[in-house]
Amino acid sequence: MQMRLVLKFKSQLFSPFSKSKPSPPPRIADVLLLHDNEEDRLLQTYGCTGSPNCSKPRRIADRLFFCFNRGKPTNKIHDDRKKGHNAVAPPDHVTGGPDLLPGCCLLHLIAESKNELQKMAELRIQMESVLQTTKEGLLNKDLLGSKNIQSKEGDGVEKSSGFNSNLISNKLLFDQSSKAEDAPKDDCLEGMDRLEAELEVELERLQLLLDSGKFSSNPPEDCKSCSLSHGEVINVEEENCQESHCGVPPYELERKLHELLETRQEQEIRELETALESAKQELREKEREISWWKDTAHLMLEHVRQPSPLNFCEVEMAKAKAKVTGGLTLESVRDSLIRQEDTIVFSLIERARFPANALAYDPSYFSDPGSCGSLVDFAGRYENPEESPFFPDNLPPSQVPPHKFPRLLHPAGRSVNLNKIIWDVYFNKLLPLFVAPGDDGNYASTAAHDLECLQALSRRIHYGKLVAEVKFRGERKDYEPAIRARDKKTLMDLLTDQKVEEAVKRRVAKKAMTFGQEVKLGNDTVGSKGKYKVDPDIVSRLYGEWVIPLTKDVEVEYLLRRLD
Ligand SMILES: O=C(O)C(=O)C[C@]1(C(=O)O)C=C[C@@H](O)C=C1
Repeated sequence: MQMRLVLKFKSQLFSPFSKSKPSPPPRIADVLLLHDNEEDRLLQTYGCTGSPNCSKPRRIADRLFFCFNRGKPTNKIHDDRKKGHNAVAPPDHVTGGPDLLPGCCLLHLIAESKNELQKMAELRIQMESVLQTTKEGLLNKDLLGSKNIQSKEGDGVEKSSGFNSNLISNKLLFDQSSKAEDAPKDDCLEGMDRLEAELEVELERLQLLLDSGKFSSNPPEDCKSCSLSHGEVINVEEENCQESHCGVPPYELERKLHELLETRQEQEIRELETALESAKQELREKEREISWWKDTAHLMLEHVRQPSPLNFCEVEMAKAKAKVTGGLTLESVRDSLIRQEDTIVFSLIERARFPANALAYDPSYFSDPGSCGSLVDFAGRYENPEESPFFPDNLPPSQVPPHKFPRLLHPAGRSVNLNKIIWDVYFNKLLPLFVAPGDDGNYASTAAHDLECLQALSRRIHYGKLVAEVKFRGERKDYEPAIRARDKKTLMDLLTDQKVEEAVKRRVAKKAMTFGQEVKLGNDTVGSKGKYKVDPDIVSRLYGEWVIPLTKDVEVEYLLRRLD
């Protein structure tokens, strides 16, 4: 690079003689400094060789100076031409001219030489600056080579600084030389020759430094086997790299450090991936567990929501306290009926787990000397006004102080009791529909679940008293005439709401479907009807054919006593 710059520098200096195409004619000062052979080349360039009319530039200059000295140069030449004399030949009639000419030329040359020497001195200062910068670059590189092994990028910048400054200096030199091109070139030929010689000496020194490897201005280019960037390692010919060019261990150290870090990071990544996989597996298991608990909790909640008889009465009592008579609404009692559907469906499902077990209902099978009746005949009796005893004639006295339930119903309503019908319908019509035939000997559990179903059904059907009470209070003027007229049909029409009945039947079927399916984790649900624990259609039919009609019967019977 340096050599190229110098060559260009020289070509700029000597361009009038080295370029092939014609250059502008040399100025007078240039011509005065030409040697004889250079004068001949100049004449050839401008096509004046061999012509008798063409004189050498020095002679032209002599003549010009002569004319200038005489004060009338143009006219004299013109006169000479008119006289047919050689226009460029020294005038023969002039005496004393040759004596003055050398003095003028000498003075002019001295002045021009002084200028050129000043320029050369400036150029020398610049060259010294270039050399100083180069030396500093070398020193910096040595220092960096021993210190900086960590920051590659910073290292690259530092290492290339000497090279860059060299380039900058050379550019300055080149620019300066370009400016110098405008000055008269021939005047500084001698100075340039000296300068060129000095430059060549310095270049030789630089070349020696480069060859010895101490001045490595661009390590990544010189040593292509060294690492180029973080995370990128080129095939390394380590020995060649270190021995021939780089000779700088920091690159190799950096590369090894990088490899070590990379290995450690890969190991950490593998460990993290393993931990992540195990965490994912654990999460999936937890999700499955949560899903199971959610399903279970949902089912349990639906079941537990059903108020116990005592709780139910407490709710009703609270309502009664809030509004002595108007606490009940059709909406609230219908809500209660809806909740009781769950209890009924669940109790049917529970009973359906056992076969028919006919002996549970055989009085002779469970005969006892002190009592009579079958196992289910020993069912408990409840004092809850919302419940109706199955055996009202044999109610044992309460062992605990009786609770004062609010009087929501007309007292005559206590006499409305359809449990005998419910009992018969349950055992003779409903039960055969949803239990499998057979005998597994589990009679006690069978009887207990039967009683659960009977109590739930009885509670629901007798809840008709509350429904009738609400309806009566709301449309008293409509009900009273029919009551007084003992018109059962009109009362039945008044209290019937066909849309509500259809909704009840669809809802209980859906509940049987929902509660009666095998709950599995995941998306598996029961697809066929036969898989349900109790047939949803049977439950719907049970409501449509017995539960709702019996409820309505209770309502009519209650209304008939309402004005007593
Ligand atoms: O909800 C009512 O209005 C009721 O009287 C209850 C009920 C029922 O048993 O579900 C009874 C008769 C009506 O036709 C509608 C529903």
